Amino acid sequence: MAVVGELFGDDLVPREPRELAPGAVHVPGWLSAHQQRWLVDRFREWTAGPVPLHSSVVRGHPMSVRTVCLGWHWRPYQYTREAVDVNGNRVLDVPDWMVRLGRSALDAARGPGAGTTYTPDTALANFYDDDATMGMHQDKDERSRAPVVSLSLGDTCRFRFGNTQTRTRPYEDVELRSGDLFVFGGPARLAYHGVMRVFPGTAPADCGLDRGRINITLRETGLS
Ligand SMILES: O=C(O)CCC(=O)C(=O)O
Ligand SMILES: [Fe+2]
Repeated sequence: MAVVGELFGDDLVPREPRELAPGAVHVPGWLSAHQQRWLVDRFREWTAGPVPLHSSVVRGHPMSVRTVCLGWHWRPYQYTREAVDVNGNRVLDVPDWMVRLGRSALDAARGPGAGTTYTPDTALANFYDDDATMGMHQDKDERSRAPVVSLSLGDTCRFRFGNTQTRTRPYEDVELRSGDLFVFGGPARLAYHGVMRVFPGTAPADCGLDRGRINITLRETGLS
């Protein structure tokens, strides 16, 4: 059995890119281990920057996820340059490499050339500890309807991707693992989605994160 496990363990069966719904594409294992470690290091730099990790307060309740933003600071339901609900400091800029990363992510998910004009001007980097979740929501505080590019690092999570009309069924649960890319744009851009749970201790040893999960979403705000 041990041998079969080594040959056909979950980690070794290739997971192919898949379109869950028109505009919603999951590309498993898109980031190399080296890229994952490098992004985890950048995340640590951001959290040591002008605005620390913080829990946004949604309808009076702090989210269990803690977030640091680049480019624009997000709070429900608006973007500002300064983190007015944290310490008033201006957030770090979106680095050029992140725009290139977003473009190649779209090329990978939707085909060569799909990312040519994509210019994300904000990134929300979320940290999930063992118990953190994110309820079903739409990403709709952006004026632009350009795709959202999502990158996962560290522990695996159960991600729920639903429909544009309701928080409820139909939806599909997928596992997002360290290195996975998920893109939602086009007809799926306003689909409800959320993180049902994190699976502690599932991060690969070489991803640079011992505990917890990081998710980075790149977006175009459409603001100037
Ligand atoms: O953590 C995730 O995979 C999703 C994050 C998300 O939906 C958000 O930041 O709006
Ligand atoms: Fe979201």
